[in-house]
Amino acid sequence: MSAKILDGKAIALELRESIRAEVDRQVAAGKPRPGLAVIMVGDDPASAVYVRNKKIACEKAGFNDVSEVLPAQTTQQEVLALIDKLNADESVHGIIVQLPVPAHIDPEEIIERISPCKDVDGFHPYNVGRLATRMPIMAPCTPHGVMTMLAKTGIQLRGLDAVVVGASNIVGVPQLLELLNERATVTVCHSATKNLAHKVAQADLVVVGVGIPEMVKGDWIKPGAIVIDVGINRMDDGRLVGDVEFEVAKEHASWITPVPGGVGPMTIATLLENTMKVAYHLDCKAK
Ligand SMILES: Nc1nc2c(c(=O)[nH]1)N[C@@H](CN(C=O)c1ccc(C(=O)N[C@@H](CCC(=O)O)C(=O)O)cc1)CN2
Repeated sequence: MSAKILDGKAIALELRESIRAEVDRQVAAGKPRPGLAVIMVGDDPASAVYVRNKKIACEKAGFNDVSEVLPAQTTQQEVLALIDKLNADESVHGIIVQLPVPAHIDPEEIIERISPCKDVDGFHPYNVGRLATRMPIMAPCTPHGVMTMLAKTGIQLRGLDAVVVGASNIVGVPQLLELLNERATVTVCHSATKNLAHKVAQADLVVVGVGIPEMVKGDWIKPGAIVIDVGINRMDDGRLVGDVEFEVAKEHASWITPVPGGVGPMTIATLLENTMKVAYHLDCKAK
């Protein structure tokens, strides 16, 4: 068997085009353009690529991009003051802080300072709590993008045995909640998990986000399983490699995401989707 490719680049493009069409409709009806502020502190090279791509995506979707790149020595208080300013600015609908931040910055305090109503990353404890109690408003972009991709397969998630490898706040934990809300049976594996290969081999759906190149071996994959690789690892020779051994896994899986061109582009498209939701469709009451 050779798996069908879940083409995140194509699905993201389709989503971004539909967002652009909606923005054009709303602006023609007198509504403002969605405004997105991406705050980046420091000069992490990978983050710089993602922030630049977010900026380009904003422009193409007809959003106002009000991003700020701050020097690495920016203090916690300065970042908090910028967030306060953006929270109060009615033309700004979404605010995110690009992760990782430099070591002297406390990301939890920063994330909690963003108004839950503008938290288009879905990382604020209010939004995580809403997702966990099956009342989602703003879901984290990568796991929600994965759900959009899974919907494209037409496969029912209800009752599937899903294994999520990695328990981060950005990917693993919200992915667990998203899949649970669709009535999959979900196991979350992490660095203390025993017999990982055995657990992966039981899964109808495997989502991997650990940041270790090809950690999940292709021959662990159950025949016919769906494989979603969230990992993006840049190798010394410049190649991008996922967390799954793609060439072998694709011979076992029914569907598989490539790296690059899989989940990554969906993260940015979903960020635009969340921001547009705040701009036009959300009546947020959170304080
Ligand atoms: N505040 C946030 N920080 C981070 C998030 C996040 O969702 N919010 N996720 C990641 C980085 N990320 C978005 O910020 C991201 C990663 C990868 C891609 C992407 O399109 N990747 C391409 C390859 C790009 C390349 O050449 O390197 C692909 O997979 O095809 C988009 C966004 C951590 N930080």
